[in-house]
Amino acid sequence: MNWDDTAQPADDTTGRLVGSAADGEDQAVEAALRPKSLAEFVGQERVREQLDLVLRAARQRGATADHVLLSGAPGLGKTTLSMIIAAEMEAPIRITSGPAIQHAGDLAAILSSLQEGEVLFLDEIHRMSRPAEEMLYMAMEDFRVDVIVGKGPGATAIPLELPPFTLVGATTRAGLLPPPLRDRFGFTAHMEFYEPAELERVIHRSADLLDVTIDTAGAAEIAGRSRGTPRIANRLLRRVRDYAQVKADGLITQEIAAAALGVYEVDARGLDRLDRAVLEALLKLFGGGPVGLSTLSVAVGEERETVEEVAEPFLVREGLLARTPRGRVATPAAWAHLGLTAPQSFGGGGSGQGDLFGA
Ligand SMILES: Nc1ncnc2c1ncn2[C@@H]1O[C@H](COP(=O)(O)OP(=O)(O)OP(=O)(O)O)[C@@H](O)[C@H]1O
Ligand SMILES: [Mg+2]
Repeated sequence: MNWDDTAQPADDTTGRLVGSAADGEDQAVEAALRPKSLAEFVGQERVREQLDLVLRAARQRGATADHVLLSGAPGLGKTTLSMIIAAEMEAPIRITSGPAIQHAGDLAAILSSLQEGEVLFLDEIHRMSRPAEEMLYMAMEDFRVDVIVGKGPGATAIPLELPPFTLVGATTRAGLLPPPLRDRFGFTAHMEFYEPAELERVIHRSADLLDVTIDTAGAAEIAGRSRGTPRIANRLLRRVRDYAQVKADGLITQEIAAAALGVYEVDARGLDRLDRAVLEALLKLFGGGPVGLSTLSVAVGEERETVEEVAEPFLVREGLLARTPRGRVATPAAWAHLGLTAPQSFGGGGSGQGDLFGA
């Protein structure tokens, strides 16, 4: 499963149980559930191995680690990894984000107050302002910034030496980073969606921390509905825990997990009500497509943007829906998932015979 940099982030309308962005409750519990070391960090084997080498080598040399770029969809563990990098280097960490840095001066103030070896975590680095970005180039490469004093023709640039530091940048959209910025990172970690077995381990680990009892089948049931995303797995676990506590004796089994998530309308594959409404309209009203986005949106009673940015990315990723120049098309897997049979004349939706409906 690859994270596609050009895709829209599967970002979310608030309150969506399978939304990948953090909501208020997530933020409150995430600190408690964050792995604190690379060894504790589940999955992402390749990234872990590479990062382990980078950090170990820097430690052996007694040097500050190279700058690291973390790219991947929301909820896959970028913030968590940034904190792990600092912990593994036994270095303090300073946390800020692209949108918080409006002016180059904001960045200069942060950079000039860093201690030697400190980790600067710059979240949403693709949303930094242009002048700040240019200041960052020099800071990353030469550990120096030019502070501009005065205005107009009398303005002078005073060079300021910085202590060596490690910049950890995070982005959901690596494709949006200007190449000069991307090139200044010594190591880029592309985080991918997690396999179900990895999510099961995340769930067992979180259950232990939350003092919840869950059996193997229960964890597997939640993992299968978590859209490859640890944040969603943790969130679903909390909802299933509520259900197990109120309706049963607290133990989470496969039946309990399935029943609980049924209440929340998250189906066996992690689709929620909106996702299913889009698929159902595509199959039942338009025979599997192709159908234009606007028409599909009207049929579902949602805004175009909601269908395109909230529902579709996951449906495409799951191979249930395809975007074609002539419109949206359901795949054979979509028919199977909703338990419907594709009409003969549409050959499962992709045979290009959808002209009847226009695109
Ligand atoms: N590999 C992992 N092992 C265990 N838990 C994880 C892992 N990755 C993420 N998590 C958990 O998932 C939650 C979300 O992770 P995190 O906040 O690091 O995501 P993120 O990539 O920074 O998301 P965003 O793009 O929204 O900032 C955290 O509670 C964290 O504990
Ligand atoms: Mg984050």
